[in-house]
Formats: sequence, structure tokens, C-alpha cells
Amino acid sequence: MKKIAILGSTGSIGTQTLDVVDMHPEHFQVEALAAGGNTDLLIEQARRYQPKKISVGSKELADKIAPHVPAGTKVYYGSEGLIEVAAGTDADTVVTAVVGSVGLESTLAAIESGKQIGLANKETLVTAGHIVMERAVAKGVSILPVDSEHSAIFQCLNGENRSSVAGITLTASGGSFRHLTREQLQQVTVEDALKHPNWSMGSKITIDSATMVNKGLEVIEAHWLFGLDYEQIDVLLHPESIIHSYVEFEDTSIIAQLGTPDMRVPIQYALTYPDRMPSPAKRLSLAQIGQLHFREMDMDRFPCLRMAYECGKMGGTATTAFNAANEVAVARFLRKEISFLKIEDIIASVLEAHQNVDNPDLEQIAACDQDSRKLASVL
Ligand SMILES: NC(=O)C1=CN([C@@H]2O[C@H](COP(=O)(O)OP(=O)(O)OC[C@H]3O[C@@H](n4cnc5c(N)ncnc54)[C@H](OP(=O)(O)O)[C@@H]3O)[C@@H](O)[C@H]2O)C=CC1
Ligand SMILES: CC(=O)[C@@H](O)[C@H](O)COP(=O)(O)O
Ligand SMILES: [Mn+2]
Repeated sequence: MKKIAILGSTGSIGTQTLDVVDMHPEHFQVEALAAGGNTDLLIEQARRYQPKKISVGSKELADKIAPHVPAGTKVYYGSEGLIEVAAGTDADTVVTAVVGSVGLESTLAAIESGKQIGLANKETLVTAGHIVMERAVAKGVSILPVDSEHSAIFQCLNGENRSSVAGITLTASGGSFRHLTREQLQQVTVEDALKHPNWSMGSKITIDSATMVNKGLEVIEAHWLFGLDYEQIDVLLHPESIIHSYVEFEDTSIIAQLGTPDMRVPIQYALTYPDRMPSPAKRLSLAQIGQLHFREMDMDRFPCLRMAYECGKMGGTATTAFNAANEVAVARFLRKEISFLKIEDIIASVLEAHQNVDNPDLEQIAACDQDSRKLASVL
């Protein structure tokens, strides 16, 4: 029986993690759950899974839900509540599925208390990858990727000698606007941007996918997870999202991981590794699909990916600034305050103003994050 805690249990990854639990109730026990503001769903989850601890975004929400959850479930709130859920139970594994760099503190707390991490929250590694990885190594904690591309790479590397890896390729669907020219992007709406062609995901990552920021974050995430140079990490447009990513070895062999686009597969693998278990995902039939398509990535069409590579190579606080600017810009786009193309303008302007700090500590990262957010919110 594996005991798990979920940070972001009411979101896309959180609810699919609970689907995996439902598929294998004899294998998993839910110890703790954290959410932001979706109290109805959190109450439902608390009643169903009877966790020892839950947390919501604010004290008001905690007071509101307390009378409605099981007697054995303690209610916490805010960033301290998130840390309590991450580190304050007997959970073996914490699935980090909150959205944004708000997940950093609780991920570090989980690592500090020796929990294995099922990492969906890529912004944490983008913001402070060197600190997260260093602390995980020091604590002997595994960080198991949930992100589909990174799970694919992790699976392809299983049993391989890491020194024989020539490079990896992350596949990208191209997002909601992959058929549009930059000219046509001037007119797009929030509603259209939220229609991802292959995956059903939360709103922030769906916009990130359309701007190609998501792939930029994933390149940086791969750098930290697999210890690869940026020159060894490539991105390929693959509209069907069937090949989830692949590894090329020094003998020119390529090992890829394929499957229908269903996040329950990588989520489950992160929870059962090194074992596998049956999954409700639809089986892949290449015969039915017939053809797969690939296109070289066009950095002029998707400048956010170029900026992500530049920040990753620069290191220091550059990736923190990139991430923070993007989080604010996407939130503003979702509130319909700015146009779609303004997202990349804001990121570029924040990076232009950014003063890089090498090998930053957590305080310097927090300062960069705050400054970048402040600037991004007024541009
Ligand atoms: N969705 C996907 O398929 C994939 C997602 N990821 C990554 O996983 C992460 C989660 O994405 P996704 O599930 O799509 O996002 P969603 O927006 O669907 O869910 C986010 C979750 O985080 C919670 N949350 C947000 N802010 C806070 C906060 N301050 N304190 C506590 N909880 C908070 C939300 O709670 P509430 O709703 O109650 O407010 C919700 O449960 C992201 O980093 C994303 O990049 C990676 C690969 C695939
Ligand atoms: C499911 C998943 O892992 C997402 O991060 C996905 O990668 C988004 O798709 P694209 O970024 O390729 O559009
Ligand atoms: Mn992904």
C-alpha cells in the first residue's frame, strides 16, 4: 500500500491522480490533499478518501469547509497548509500538481521530510532547479516525472547507461494555434486558446502550450531532471502527440515512448515505478492511426521557445524571471486584459530588464520572482 499526498487535488492532474487511485484502491491510500478555491470538490474528495489532512487557499475557506469534512480530517490553509499537506503526514509520495512557482516551498518541504516526489509542477524546477535537485540528492529522494514528455524520457532511459545518451527530443503538439500564422495570432481569443488539440488540461498550461512556453519550461525541466546540456535537448513538432518523446544514443539508436494522450499513464507510472499496472487509457493502434507527422521547430514562429533556451543557457535567475513573467502574462490574458501576442512581449521586456544573479539562493530567487511579477503586471 503506497501512501500519497496530492498538492492541487482539484485540478486536472490532481483529479486524474485520484482516478489512478480509484483504479487500484488496494495499492494506494490518500493521506493528504491540498487545493486552492474549489471547496465543493475538495469536500467531496475528503469525504471519499478520508485523508488525515487537507488544505485550502485561505482561512475563510478553511472555516467554511471545516464543518463538512470527516471528523478525522484536519483542515489547514494558505502556504503553511500546503507545507503541512506536503510534509506533515506519513505519505511516501507527494504528487506536486499545483500550478505555478507557488509549488516551490511545499515541494522543498516534502523533499526535506524525505518524501518521494511525483513532479507535475514543472515551474518549480524552472524557478529553482539547482536547489531542488541538490536537496533531493542530499536527502536521497527520487523525483519521478509526471509530465508526459519527461515520463517518456525516463522510461526510455530505464536500464540504459546515461553516458551513452547523445541527446533527447521532446515532442510538441504545437498547441491550439499551430495552423495559424503570426499575423493571424493578432485576432485570437481566450476561448480559442483554451482548445488544446490533444490534451485536456488546466487553463494555464493550455495557454503555455499555444505560446510554446510549455515546451520551453519542459526543456529547462529536462535539463534539471536528466542532467543534460541544453545542446542535447531538442524539440520536434508532432501534431498527434503519440510519440511522447525519445532518446538518441551514441550508437544512433533511438528509443521512443508512445501511447494515446492520457495523463493517467505517466501519473500512474510515477506512482508505481519501477512496476507497471493496468491502466484505463485507450490502447494505441498504429494501424488505425496510419500516419504520424513531424516538423522542425520554427523559432521565429514560436519566439518564447527561443527565449526559454536562452534563459536556460544563461542560468542563474534568468529562468525564474522567464517563468514569473509568463505566469503574470498568462493570468492577464486569461482575464482578457491583454492580447495573446502581448504574452511574449511581456516576457521579452521582463527579460530585457532582468539583472542576472548567478547561482542564486532561495532569497534571491524570491526577490527576482517578485520583481519580475511586478514589472509584468504593469507592462
Ligand atoms: N494538466 C496536465 O495534463 C499537465 C499539467 N502539468 C503541470 O501540472 C501542474 C498542474 O497543472 P493542471 O493540473 O493542469 O492545473 P489546474 O489549473 O487544473 O490545477 C491546479 C491545481 O492547483 C491548485 N492550486 C492553485 N493555486 C494554489 C495555491 N496557491 N494553493 C493550493 N492549491 C493551489 C488548484 O486548486 P483550485 O482549483 O481548488 O483553486 C488546482 O487543484 C502545472 O504545473 C502544469 O504545468 C504537466 C503536465 C501535464
Ligand atoms: C500532457 C503534457 O505533458 C503537456 O505538458 C503537454 O505536453 C502539452 O502539450 P504540448 O505542449 O506539446 O502542446
Ligand atoms: Mn508535457
